[in-house]
Amino acid sequence: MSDSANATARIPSGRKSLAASSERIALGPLDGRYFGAVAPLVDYLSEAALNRDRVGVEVEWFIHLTNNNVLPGTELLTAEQQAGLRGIVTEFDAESVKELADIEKVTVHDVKAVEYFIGNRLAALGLERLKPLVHFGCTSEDINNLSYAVGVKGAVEDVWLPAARTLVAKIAAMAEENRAVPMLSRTHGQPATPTTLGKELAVTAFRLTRQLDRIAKTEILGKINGATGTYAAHYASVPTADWEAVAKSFVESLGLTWNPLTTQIESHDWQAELYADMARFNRILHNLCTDVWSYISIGYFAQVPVPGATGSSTMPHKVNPIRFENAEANLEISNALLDTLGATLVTSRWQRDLTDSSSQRNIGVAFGHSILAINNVLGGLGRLDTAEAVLADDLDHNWEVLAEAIQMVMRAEAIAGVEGMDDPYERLKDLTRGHRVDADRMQEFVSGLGLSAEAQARLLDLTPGKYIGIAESLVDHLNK
Ligand SMILES: O=C(O)C[C@H](Nc1ncnc2c1ncn2[C@@H]1O[C@H](COP(=O)(O)O)[C@@H](O)[C@H]1O)C(=O)O
Repeated sequence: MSDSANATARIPSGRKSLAASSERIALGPLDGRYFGAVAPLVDYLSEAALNRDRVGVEVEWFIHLTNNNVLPGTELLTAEQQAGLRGIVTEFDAESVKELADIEKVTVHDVKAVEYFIGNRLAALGLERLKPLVHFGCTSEDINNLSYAVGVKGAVEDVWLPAARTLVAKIAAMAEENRAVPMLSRTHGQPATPTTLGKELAVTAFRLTRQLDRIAKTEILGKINGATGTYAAHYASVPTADWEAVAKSFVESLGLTWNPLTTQIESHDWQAELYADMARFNRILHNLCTDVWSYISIGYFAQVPVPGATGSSTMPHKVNPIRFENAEANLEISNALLDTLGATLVTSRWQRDLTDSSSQRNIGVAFGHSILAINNVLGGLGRLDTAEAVLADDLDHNWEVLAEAIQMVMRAEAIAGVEGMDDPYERLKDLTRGHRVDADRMQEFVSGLGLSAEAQARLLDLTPGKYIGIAESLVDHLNK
């Protein structure tokens, strides 16, 4: 071997810096390879959207104060002035993001930068005199909590919930299609009383729907009560106003529930509630992913290959369940963040610490990984075909699951007065435990029990595929 072949292989030093490239290269996958899937969240949960919402809250507060004549010396704004102020929000774009970032470089305070950004636009609207009204009585958290509330509300209602509901509708449709397809159960991983594939999918759809209904009802709170929640600056400057009423009507005008009692920060309990429910949804979905993955593995579902796509780079025969595996990973990452947010956001030292500011910057990431997973599960489910023959074959190899049915029939017969029905459980245990029993052996056993004619006929008609109780009609609970 030559010396060069012996040298340790490594990435060459002196390489170009990718961080210095003119096109910004994403560090994280949500802003890189997965951006397409999470792009709808950018208008709600990106830093730019947060800043736009901050501008929106400041502008609406300005209009609210003037509309309600809260301060002596203000005049009602004209329709043009109001439209002009709101235009600062609707016109907020990439250029505005840059301008705001430049102001923040000087202020080193993100919300103060928003105040200056708006202030710089008042002269053009003939409102220069009212510059002191921007951010009046506010601490930054007054603006931040309302902006996050508006952003998260929009992300849930416009993006996350519709995507999640589309997925649950798909699972429910699959439950309907497979409602009568018998399937061997596997409690503890062992053959157990059969069910139908549709009923098992219906259980998941039912569980997910409950979580979505909770999420849709989340109470989203907001506050605007000053530096320590006492309206001290408000009353010191304008003692004549009913500041609680002004604050309440403002918070409610944003579609939020007014929180009347806080420190400097809105207590964030509603966020913890929401993220716990979303994490529970994610966990139930994760359970579906691993179950479906396992069903694919044992051949219950066939995956329809994507034309032109590679399954395994080395094993040409394979179609890998990568959508479900990707979803599993992304649900775990989403939950790690949702759990952390829920835990950290409900604590703040004394009247405030700034940890919430830094952690809330990751809300979009938590949503993003969940949305990505939802998309992947939807795509994965769309490529599944139920292999009914494989399910039927499995049932036909597990006649011993009828042991439960036979012993229950014997118990009922004993109670009805039929002789010779002693020790049903033990007799079935002797017949079935630890060994396979085929159809002939099972039917021979049933015929030798001395059951009443009707019970014997009922049992002889039973097969593992028919031993499904009312599994099929249970699927109807999805529509109740
Ligand atoms: O209204 C106030 O500002 C009152 C002030 N409390 C603050 N409340 C809200 N934001 C504040 C506060 N303090 C700093 N900052 C600014 O928060 C930004 C934190 O940046 P990051 O850690 O990246 O989230 C970063 O831009 C910080 O400048 C207080 O003294 O109680």
